[in-house]
Amino acid sequence: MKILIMGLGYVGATTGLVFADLGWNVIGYDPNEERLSALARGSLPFYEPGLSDKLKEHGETGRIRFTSDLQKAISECETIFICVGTPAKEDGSADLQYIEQAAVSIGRYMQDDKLVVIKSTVPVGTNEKVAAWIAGAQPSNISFDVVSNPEFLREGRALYDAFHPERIVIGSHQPEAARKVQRLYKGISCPMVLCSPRTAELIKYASNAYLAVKISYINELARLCDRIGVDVRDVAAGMGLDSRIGRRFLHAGIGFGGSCFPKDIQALIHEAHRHGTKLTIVEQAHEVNRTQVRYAIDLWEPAIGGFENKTVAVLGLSFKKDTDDLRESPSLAIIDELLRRHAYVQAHDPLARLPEIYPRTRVKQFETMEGALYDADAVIIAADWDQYAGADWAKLKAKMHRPIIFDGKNMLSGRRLRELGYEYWGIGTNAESIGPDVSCSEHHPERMNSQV
Ligand SMILES: NC(=O)C1=CN([C@@H]2O[C@H](COP(=O)(O)OP(=O)(O)OC[C@H]3O[C@@H](n4cnc5c(N)ncnc54)[C@H](O)[C@@H]3O)[C@@H](O)[C@H]2O)C=CC1
Ligand SMILES: O=C(O)[C@H]1O[C@H](OP(=O)(O)OP(=O)(O)OC[C@H]2O[C@@H](n3ccc(=O)[nH]c3=O)[C@H](O)[C@@H]2O)[C@H](O)[C@@H](O)[C@@H]1O
Repeated sequence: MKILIMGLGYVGATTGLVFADLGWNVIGYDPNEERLSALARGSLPFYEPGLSDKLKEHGETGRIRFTSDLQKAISECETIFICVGTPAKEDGSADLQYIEQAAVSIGRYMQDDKLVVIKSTVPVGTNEKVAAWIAGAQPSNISFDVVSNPEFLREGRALYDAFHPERIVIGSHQPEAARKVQRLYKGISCPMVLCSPRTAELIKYASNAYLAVKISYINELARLCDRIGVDVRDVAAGMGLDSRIGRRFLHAGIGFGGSCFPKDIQALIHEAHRHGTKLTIVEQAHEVNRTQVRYAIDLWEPAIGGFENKTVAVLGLSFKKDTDDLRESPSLAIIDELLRRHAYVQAHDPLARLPEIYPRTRVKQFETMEGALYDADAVIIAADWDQYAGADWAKLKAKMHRPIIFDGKNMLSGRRLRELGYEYWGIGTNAESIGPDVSCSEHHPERMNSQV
């Protein structure tokens, strides 16, 4: 059986390569010619650990190929995965235009039965819409099934997550269609959740929203910690030992970013309103996140005596480590906030490039950390790259005009940095600077490692 993957971004490229690895023949299609031809040349158009090697490997096995001939690809493949983007519209709702385009193409070009699988994150009821769009575009009546199979991978860990999912959710009213999708994942061992398409669609949004709530909860608690001289990392560690709570996603910082949490919680909030109800907890999680960068900058500003005309090194541009994805990156929100306060920014990222929207006289990107830190009045850690955690901060101190570290990811040891002569500020971790009520004398951020 051949599988067609429509949409070759983080999810589509990963899904296609995983199916190739599981032994299926895969064809990839994307209307973005640059993306498609890069993949056809064996070059990954974005950074994702391990994926380039898989692309090379299955370019050689021939189990994946890429085409711009969508009509032929649709007629050749029995199963079609829709992995296109579902960005947020201005009102927060999910923009389904790419889903509709993909569905219409399938309807227009299909000549025999198809199994259409929706992997993109879509609002409840979209499976039904996709079925209607396909049927509406068919020149003659041909049967097909639409199955919901949402994706839960994380960027930076996409391949690992796709091979080791915590669950596979398959939403269908047709047991045979669900079984066919289940068979595609032969070789991957994890719980299978078989449910209705609507349930599957909601499981995806509800999961992302829950994780976002967890992060905003600890971030709001961090704000309280800053006032009462308690270290939020100790609180998170103590809470996390309760297996009903768990340690993960209790890492306070500058808030969550990326292409999914912000857009998905807005889409879920919008859906609730559309159905005459409210998800107030999710709304508050969104609000805390919306204001978290400003909270951090306000918190740190007195330590530097105002950001105006100060030079600030911003380490990390991507929304988290191990990705070059800048979508909704809190780091860019930090740069915007610093510019509003008339600071100069010297940025660094191991992979991501600064977008060309900033005035060059105010914001510059440096190839090295040392370059970004040179003569800076302070450094802000804005993404949790290992390179920053493992840096030789004793040596770097000499490069800076003033040794002040604002740690937006709470990933460095404040105690050690203070011993080196730095002024160190995290978020909700400033107990040592505020008062004597320090419950743990040494913090081990690496031991908590709640993000992985
Ligand atoms: N990025 C992630 O970590 C995860 C994303 N998701 C969801 O998966 C979906 C895709 O996300 P990403 O891969 O990040 O998106 P992306 O933006 O990286 O890639 C989407 C691709 O779809 C292509 N496309 C647009 N219209 C098309 C059409 N008519 N036919 C075929 N391809 C078309 C675009 O050119 C683009 O290359 C979204 O709904 C997202 O919410 C779900 C889990 C994880
Ligand atoms: O639907 C999606 O696209 C995906 O969204 C997230 O994955 P991703 O956005 O790649 O990254 P995460 O590792 O979840 O981090 C998201 C953001 O939350 C932040 N975060 C995470 C954990 C934490 O404790 N604190 C925290 O601030 C990260 O720094 C990052 O900005 C989910 O983890 C995936 O399961 C889901 O499939």
